[in-house]
Amino acid sequence: MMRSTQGLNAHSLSAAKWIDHGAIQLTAPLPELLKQWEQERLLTPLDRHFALEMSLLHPSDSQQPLFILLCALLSQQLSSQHSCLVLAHIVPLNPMAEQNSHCKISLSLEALTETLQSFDAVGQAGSNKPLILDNGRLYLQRYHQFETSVAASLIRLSGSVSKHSEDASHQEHTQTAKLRSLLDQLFPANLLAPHSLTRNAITTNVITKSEGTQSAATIDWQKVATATALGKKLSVITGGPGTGKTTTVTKLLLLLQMESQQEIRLVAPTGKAAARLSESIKASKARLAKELSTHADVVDDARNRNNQDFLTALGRIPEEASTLHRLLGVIPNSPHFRHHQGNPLRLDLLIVDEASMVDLPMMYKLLSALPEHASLILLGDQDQLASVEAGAVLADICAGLKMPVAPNNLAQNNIASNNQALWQMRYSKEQALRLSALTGFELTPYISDAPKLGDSLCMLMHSHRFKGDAGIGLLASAVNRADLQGILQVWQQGPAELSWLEHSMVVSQTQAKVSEPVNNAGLNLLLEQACQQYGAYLSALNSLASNSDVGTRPSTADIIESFNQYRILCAMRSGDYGVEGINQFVTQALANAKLIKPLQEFYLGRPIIIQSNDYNLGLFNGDIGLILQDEDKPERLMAHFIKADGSLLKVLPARLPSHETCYAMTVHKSQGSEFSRVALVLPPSPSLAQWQLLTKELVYTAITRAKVHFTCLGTQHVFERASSQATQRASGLADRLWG
Ligand SMILES: Nc1ncnc2c1ncn2[C@@H]1O[C@H](COP(=O)(O)OP(=O)(O)OP(=O)(O)O)[C@@H](O)[C@H]1O
Repeated sequence: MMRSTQGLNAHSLSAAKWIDHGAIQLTAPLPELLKQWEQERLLTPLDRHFALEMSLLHPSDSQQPLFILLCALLSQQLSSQHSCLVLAHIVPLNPMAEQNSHCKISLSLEALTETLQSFDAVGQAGSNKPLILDNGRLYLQRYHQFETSVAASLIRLSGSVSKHSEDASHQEHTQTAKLRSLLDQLFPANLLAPHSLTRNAITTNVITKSEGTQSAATIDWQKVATATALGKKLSVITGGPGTGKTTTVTKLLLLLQMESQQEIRLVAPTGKAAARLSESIKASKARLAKELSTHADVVDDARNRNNQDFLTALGRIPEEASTLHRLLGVIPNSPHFRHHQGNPLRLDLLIVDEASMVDLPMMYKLLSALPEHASLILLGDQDQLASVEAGAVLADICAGLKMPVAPNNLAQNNIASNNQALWQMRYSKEQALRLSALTGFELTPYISDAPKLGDSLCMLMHSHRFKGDAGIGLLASAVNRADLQGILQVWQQGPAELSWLEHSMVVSQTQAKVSEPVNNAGLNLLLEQACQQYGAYLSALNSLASNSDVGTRPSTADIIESFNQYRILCAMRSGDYGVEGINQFVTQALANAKLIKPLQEFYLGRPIIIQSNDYNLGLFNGDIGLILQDEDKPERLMAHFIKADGSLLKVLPARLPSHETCYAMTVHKSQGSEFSRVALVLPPSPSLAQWQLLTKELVYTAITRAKVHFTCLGTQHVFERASSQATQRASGLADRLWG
């Protein structure tokens, strides 16, 4: 329906006569057309087989072609990560989005809906039919169940008070005062020095009604998010990179640990993201410990006692994070997990980081396995790329907070204010008053009659990592708003944090064809950069090979760390400017610079990325490893991986599951990772199929992987068009959550 028509050749079918089947007209029998669409890559082989299998569920009457076509379209939507087929999105004159249509639907939307309802294989919500038609959306029964169940669980959790809040409810006033004082201590008012736990800062934090309402910028949303999570079984803390999600959760865990010992688990969708979460929690704990011990108050003994209690509780906060798969208990060769509704997880609080990567089926499995009494905290960035599989769960959860604002109305130079203009917190009156009492901030301006889900959400808007007026943050913010003028301004200002490399493709006059990549000056500059950046890692490696002094040798972990300073990210996999092409160019450039000797498949220094799960070895899709000398047996090369728990895993190269070289990786695979320096490669002249992958979420995700410097190899046209194209995932989840 929304697929590419690239490669479509003028086929003999276009000359054929239309055959009338009542509800649809075709230029050839449908099975032939399905084959043709598969060849033209408008359908996957799975889509075609699914449609043909489903045809068995419908009598071979005049309506059967319509039924088969809708099944093919539904499967096509699922293959494109949508959760359902929205009937109103079907283009009747060209439902398959062909160059020359071979199929037409001659029914109005109402008639199409009525016809579908009359089919035996299609049922309403709650029925046990293979296909479900619900509110203009056609679902596979399973996906309908995922969606309705996820919505019901999230609504139930957001309407329930947390165990912590339940325990405290019988002594509400004293409890509120106590919590308020603890929150004030952890979140002092001075926003310019938010970590300084000084008495002055605390007292200025108390805001009375008479002082008027603060602007959103003066509200410490980290404090509000903590107060939210203390009261609700569901809390969703979202925000861009460096907005303090981990810092907030660490303070929340600290408060929870002061009250009672809870079974807390930390998880993330990938091993890399889990390892990062672990590191961030450790770093955040260390920062907090330092602040607490250095800010002993000479005047206030009670406060010092609190600090001591904080420090003790800090020690109890768990640091280890695992993957979602590990938490749920993988059963090899089975789509099911060991933990489910009948065998729930044993925990009181589950924290899921990088929640934007969690797809709809996974969210369903996770929520099903959550015990009745437990609380759930989702952390993530709703603006990042949606999950690799169906759904955009985090974006749907946050959808109700989105403001309908034209980008041109926004201030151009401040991330915080821009993001505030895009989003608006929505609380029930009860929640706004409760949060105001706990935090001292006036939150009544955020009262809305939106559904209760709003009570569980908190969006952090101020990035502490990127300065609002510096390059990476400004560019990320402009891309996020699809603000083309803002994007141009940022590049024109030429900040030191950003480098632009223009594809210089010479178009041959005779062949009207762009030149070979080898003549692309932009690509050559990128390869120079790659040799310089990877050169630091490879030089360290080469000197290691000739250094036998254990005292001065860098450790394997140091080597892996130095590789992780830089990464090239590609928008797509195949082609000269996809992962495959760029990896070949970089390998060649590094070999020419004598930094590597790629004489055999597994050469010293080759980075690899795993492409499938191997539960026996403990390696998962997306794990990145380096081919290095085995410290125990230097004469042999082993693939080295750092696991989520920080341990080193060594694997004989011959035993590796499918993998590829990883000087360059896709933006999708980079989610959950960060690098000091990032280079994004956009194709110079994308095909129709490639344009569909080039979205603002992809560009935003690539930019925000960079901590220190971001380079883009591209053309202005491609960068701008990609930045103005938002991902649309067909789903009914946002409607179910927000009504
Ligand atoms: N209120 C604050 N004031 C000053 N610095 C802060 C504040 N909150 C967080 N930071 C700093 O910002 C940096 C990022 O914080 P943190 O890791 O908590 O953000 P995050 O949203 O979890 O980031 P990521 O998206 O990368 O996981 C840290 O160095 C932290 O010390």
